[in-house]
Amino acid sequence: MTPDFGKTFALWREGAAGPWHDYTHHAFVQGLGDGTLPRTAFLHYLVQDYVFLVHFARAWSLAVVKSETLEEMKICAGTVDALVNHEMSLHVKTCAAEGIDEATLFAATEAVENLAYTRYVMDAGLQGDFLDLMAALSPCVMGYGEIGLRLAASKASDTPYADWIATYADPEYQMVCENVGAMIDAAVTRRIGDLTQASRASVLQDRFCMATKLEVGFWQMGLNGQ
Ligand SMILES: Cc1ncc(CN)c(N)n1
Repeated sequence: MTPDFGKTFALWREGAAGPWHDYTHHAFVQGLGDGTLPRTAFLHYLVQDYVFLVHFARAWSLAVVKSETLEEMKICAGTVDALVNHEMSLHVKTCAAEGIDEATLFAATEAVENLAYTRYVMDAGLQGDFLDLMAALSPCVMGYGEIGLRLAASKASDTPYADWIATYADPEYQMVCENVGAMIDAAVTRRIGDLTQASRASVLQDRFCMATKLEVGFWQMGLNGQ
């Protein structure tokens, strides 16, 4: 069952159906679920993902700056907190067990796929407004929520990647997805009313679609690192 992360997200997801499937059913994801993903690929991905989350937290911080209501500020600030104080713990803990310390993670050189994705998102927010930023940020947040739930429901607990799956299936992470989804719905209503009638609808859809394709590239970068 597809989780409910708001009606704007559902519309964007449907408008990017092909890339969305490529993202959420990528070979990397299948390998996490059935445990066949090579450890080297996973660690390569995880180191890059730590750096990704640093830049992603910067982009969510920009969303705090671009907020128009206190409610928006609270959700965006809460998402920054969830990223830097919770999600990144998985990366730190898993990498520490492999002898990679946090200073090494922080100093890791970014892969081009990583750089392309994070700077695309940041530019969407710098060039555009709050909604441009949300369209570019939401595939990341909600996509992992969807993947985590699906893998957790498919007896994935035998895989060596059970911790990764549990992080994104966790009710706390799911709550972040739900809160962000509800906030995006309210932000759309506040700024443009009915999204389906809005002249900016296709620009926002394109941003969502591009971010989704960049997620596919990120998984592929992980696989290529094996
Ligand atoms: C590339 C990527 N996309 C999404 C997530 C989930 N926050 C992540 N950790 N990394």
